[in-house]
Amino acid sequence: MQARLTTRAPAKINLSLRILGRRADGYHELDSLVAFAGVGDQLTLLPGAESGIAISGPFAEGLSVAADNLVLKAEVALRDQVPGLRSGGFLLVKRLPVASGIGGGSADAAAALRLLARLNGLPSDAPALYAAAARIGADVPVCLAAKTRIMQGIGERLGSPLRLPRLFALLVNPGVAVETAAVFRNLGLQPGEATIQPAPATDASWQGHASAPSVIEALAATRNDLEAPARGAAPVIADVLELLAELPGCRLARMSGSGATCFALFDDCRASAAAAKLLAHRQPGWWIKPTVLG
Ligand SMILES: C[C@](O)(CO)[C@H](O)COP(=O)(O)OP(=O)(O)OC[C@H]1O[C@@H](n2ccc(N)nc2=O)[C@H](O)[C@@H]1O
Ligand SMILES: Nc1ncnc2c1ncn2[C@@H]1O[C@H](COP(=O)(O)OP(=O)(O)OP(=O)(O)O)[C@@H](O)[C@H]1O
Repeated sequence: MQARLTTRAPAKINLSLRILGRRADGYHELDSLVAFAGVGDQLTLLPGAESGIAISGPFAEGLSVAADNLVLKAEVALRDQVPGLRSGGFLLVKRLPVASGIGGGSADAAAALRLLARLNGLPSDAPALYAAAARIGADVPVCLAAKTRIMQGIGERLGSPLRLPRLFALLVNPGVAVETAAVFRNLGLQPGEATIQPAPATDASWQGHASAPSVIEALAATRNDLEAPARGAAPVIADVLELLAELPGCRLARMSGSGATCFALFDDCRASAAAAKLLAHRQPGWWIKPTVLG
């Protein structure tokens, strides 16, 4: 039997997220600067082992090991593209909170596609991988290469990878699962309706920041349009953002994706570590992770 293959499935953070409108098919057009965190799940493929998934880790409980697990959906989606695909059994260490706006399931699906690509000798940019990714979920294509970049369309249009200074962040989830579809619904856009927006961001507008403070200043001029509709679904998000903004050294506090995970940005890792300690003392039940983005 071939040796096991392992990869990390890093958390996706929407540093900014503008909703540009709603397509006729109901999906929303977005414009988002996406980065990836040092914290994530871990996925292992045991080539040739019985197909299926076993899950361990702090957020394993309640997660399906049936065909609706996004890892197994990824396997099916890629097999449709690549008949005769070789596979095996998956082991997932689930460290990211579920349904929390940091794309844990999407990261797992993308990790599965990467492992299957390695096992089957497919290049990492094979069109079959991206076709399978887009079929699984809007966030899966950007999680494939897991690099900082602008994401547009409904998530399938990816800009070139961007070289941004590293950002020191604190990720915080208050333990409330938020359903992505419900948050988009709360926006209240009709199919075919556009929002009044500034022009979508360009790669050039994000390139050339020499320091983290300069990136944070530029981010402060953007927003996450899903914050208000997500607060409707989970009012605790307002408390999270308020607490983060008050932490010593916090330069920016914002929600990621459709919530409820929020992030705070700091000038250095000492400040984010100190803030993590302080917040863990105040909110011992929350998931609180200091991490580096990018
Ligand atoms: C909000 C984000 O996290 C930002 O990165 C993503 O756009 C969500 O991506 P995701 O969780 O992979 O979303 P999917 O699983 O494809 O879709 C879940 C539901 O969210 C809504 N949805 C999702 C993405 C999108 N661009 N427009 C939407 O309206 C749809 O109602 C869909 O039924
Ligand atoms: N491997 C998996 N990990 C997490 N969730 C999964 C997985 N497989 C299936 N799911 C289901 O997918 C749904 C979305 O989970 P996920 O954690 O990806 O949400 P999210 O963090 O809100 O994602 P996004 O930021 O892309 O909106 C949950 O309802 C969960 O039950």
